[in-house]
Amino acid sequence: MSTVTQLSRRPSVLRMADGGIHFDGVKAVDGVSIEVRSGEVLGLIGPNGSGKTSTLNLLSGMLRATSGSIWLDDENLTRHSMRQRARKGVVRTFQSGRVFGRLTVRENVEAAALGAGMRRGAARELTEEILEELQLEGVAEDRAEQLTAGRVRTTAIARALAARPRFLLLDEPAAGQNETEAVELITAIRGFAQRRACGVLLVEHDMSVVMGTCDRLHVLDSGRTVIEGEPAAVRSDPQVIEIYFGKRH
Ligand SMILES: Nc1ncnc2c1ncn2[C@@H]1O[C@H](COP(=O)(O)OP(=O)(O)OP(=O)(O)O)[C@@H](O)[C@H]1O
Repeated sequence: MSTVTQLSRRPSVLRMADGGIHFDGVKAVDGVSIEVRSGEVLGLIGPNGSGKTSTLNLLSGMLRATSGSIWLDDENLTRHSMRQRARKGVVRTFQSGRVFGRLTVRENVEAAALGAGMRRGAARELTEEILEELQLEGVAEDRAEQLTAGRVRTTAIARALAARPRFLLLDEPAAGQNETEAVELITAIRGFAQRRACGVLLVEHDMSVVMGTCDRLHVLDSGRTVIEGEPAAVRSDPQVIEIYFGKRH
């Protein structure tokens, strides 16, 4: 592991306190308190329409909370835009994946590292690490516009990692991939995040994927928190079995 790209950071927490948002009378998120700690992967799960993406958007600044507040340690981010939060290291990725189509995968990742202020040598070194960890080496010289949708999404995540975020907010990063591929991708992200003390919030609908890859789970239903805890405890909670598994099986 490179020392150039290792970061020593003090522990940090991104949190929403009693946050809420409503759309035309629909309470998409209703008094949710949630926190992500540096170095952990927190899985945000729940049935369709339970408020997962809205919660992620409240934390990233894509949506403004109609109630409650957002904090990065002691700093109140509630009125900060998505861009201002990104400058503080709170970075969101999109399901569609945002990349430069004409650039190769390697150039895409390196551009993100350079854009985040790294020197060229360090940016190259970090790029190689990320390409290896996310298993993108085989397509490193392909232009992004030639990639499959899954590879585009992974390249977008690689770009986000290259910016060395303090907190990374991922909305179904493995959408469209099978369970094995999803677990591999999230495990790679987790390893990367742990080594760099980055906290990850992961929206993922597949319970079997989050069970083996997340440190903690936060379950939503109808915009409210059902339970938060370690995966094994959450999975055996009667309310979770009823509202989550009950609807699916
Ligand atoms: N921009 C919007 N305008 C109106 N209603 C919205 C908007 N965004 C979300 N909602 C509603 O808010 C509720 C929560 O939506 P959200 O997308 O956050 O849930 P989710 O758990 O991410 O769902 P899914 O698993 O289906 O992606 C749903 O009832 C949804 O229809």
